[in-house]
Amino acid sequence: MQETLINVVAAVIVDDLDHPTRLLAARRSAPEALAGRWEFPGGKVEPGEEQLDALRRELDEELGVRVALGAELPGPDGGAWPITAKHRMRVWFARLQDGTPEPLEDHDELRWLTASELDDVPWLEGDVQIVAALSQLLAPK
Ligand SMILES: Nc1nc2c([nH]c(=O)n2[C@H]2C[C@H](O)[C@@H](COP(=O)(O)OP(=O)(O)OP(=O)(O)O)O2)c(=O)[nH]1
Repeated sequence: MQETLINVVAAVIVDDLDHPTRLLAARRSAPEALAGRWEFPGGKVEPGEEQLDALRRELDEELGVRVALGAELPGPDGGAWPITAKHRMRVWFARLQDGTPEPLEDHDELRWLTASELDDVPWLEGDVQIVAALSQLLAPK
């Protein structure tokens, strides 16, 4: 049931919001079941927290960056993407505003990927549909 789903927010950090050619992917280091798989930086919305506040908090904690947020990448479930049986995720484009991204928490590697490189990393299963949508949106480089 939808109301029992956990809300996750994530960012597609791109080089340019108007003309994106590459995005920042992050490799999970924990928990063990997800380690080694790639995802979009972000995390769970805490009780009482606004979604975009949660996103800014997660990006600061995980990567040490502040961002300018762009448009949402709307998913098929009322704007959200059904990523697991328990989680739904909303996704926004973002560009770096302050700080250099580093894998500070939950990740052990970051990589900028162009459209033709998106399939080079093993994404979390729920992200494959999002990556497919993004492959149409990133300009070829
Ligand atoms: N952040 C993020 N989580 C994703 C993506 N795709 C996907 O299936 N997930 C799943 C993995 C987790 O089961 C869940 C998000 O949990 P999380 O571990 O990132 O959240 P969090 O940082 O708030 O973690 P915690 O406080 O529970 O330790 O959503 C994605 O692209 N980004």
